[in-house]
Amino acid sequence: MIRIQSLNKRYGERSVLQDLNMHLAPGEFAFLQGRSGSGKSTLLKLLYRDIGDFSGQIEIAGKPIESIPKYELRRKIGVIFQSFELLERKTVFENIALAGEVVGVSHSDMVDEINRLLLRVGLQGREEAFPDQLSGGELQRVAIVRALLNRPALILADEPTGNLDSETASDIIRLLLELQAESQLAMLVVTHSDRLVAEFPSKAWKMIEGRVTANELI
Ligand SMILES: Nc1ncnc2c1ncn2[C@@H]1O[C@H](COP(=O)(O)OP(=O)(O)OP(=O)(O)O)[C@@H](O)[C@H]1O
Repeated sequence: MIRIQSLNKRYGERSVLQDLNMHLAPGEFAFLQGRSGSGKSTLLKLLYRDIGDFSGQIEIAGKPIESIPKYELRRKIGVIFQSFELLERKTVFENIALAGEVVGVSHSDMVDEINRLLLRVGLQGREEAFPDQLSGGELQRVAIVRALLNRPALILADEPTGNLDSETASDIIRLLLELQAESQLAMLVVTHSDRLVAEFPSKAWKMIEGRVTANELI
């Protein structure tokens, strides 16, 4: 699903990612661990093309990333953020529906799928709630539904538990792993937390100062 070869990324004179070689198969789950500033978000941003300008190769589903039109990438990849990135003035339903709108799906074609996903994550009946009426764990579940709406083949999650207490963080990782297994999704989850990686033994890369130093299957 993701193949990275000899990837280097610089911000001006500063080298942020150095000679990365990574492979995530379709339907595979992996953590990406590393301290603040090690380059994790930069890698994720390159993968969903929020930023560009790199050397080396990034392939998504067998195609060089630069050859994939942005709208196609948005269908293939669902992204989840630490800060949830929900719009305060829109309801849960409207926030989720935005993901369909950007790829041209009408509301009426999304209703059943949104309801199915809300039920799956335990948020049935909360469609009309606004973000300020939800807990952090609930907000992240809304963001997960939004990321799943277009039936992506890959989910990228940038520190999805960073704003949650440790029990809720475990709940969210457990949910992501269940969804990943049910839908045969490839999933790359960035975390600072050694505890979460120990709790959910999985493939885990460790990034130290822009280099991936371990690639282990536990
Ligand atoms: N737009 C930018 N311009 C210049 N330098 C940047 C830019 N974005 C990130 N950096 C630098 O690149 C390095 C890696 O940052 P990145 O955000 O990828 O780290 P991270 O591992 O995700 O950190 P955190 O866990 O705190 O989010 C840092 O030293 C950061 O200061």
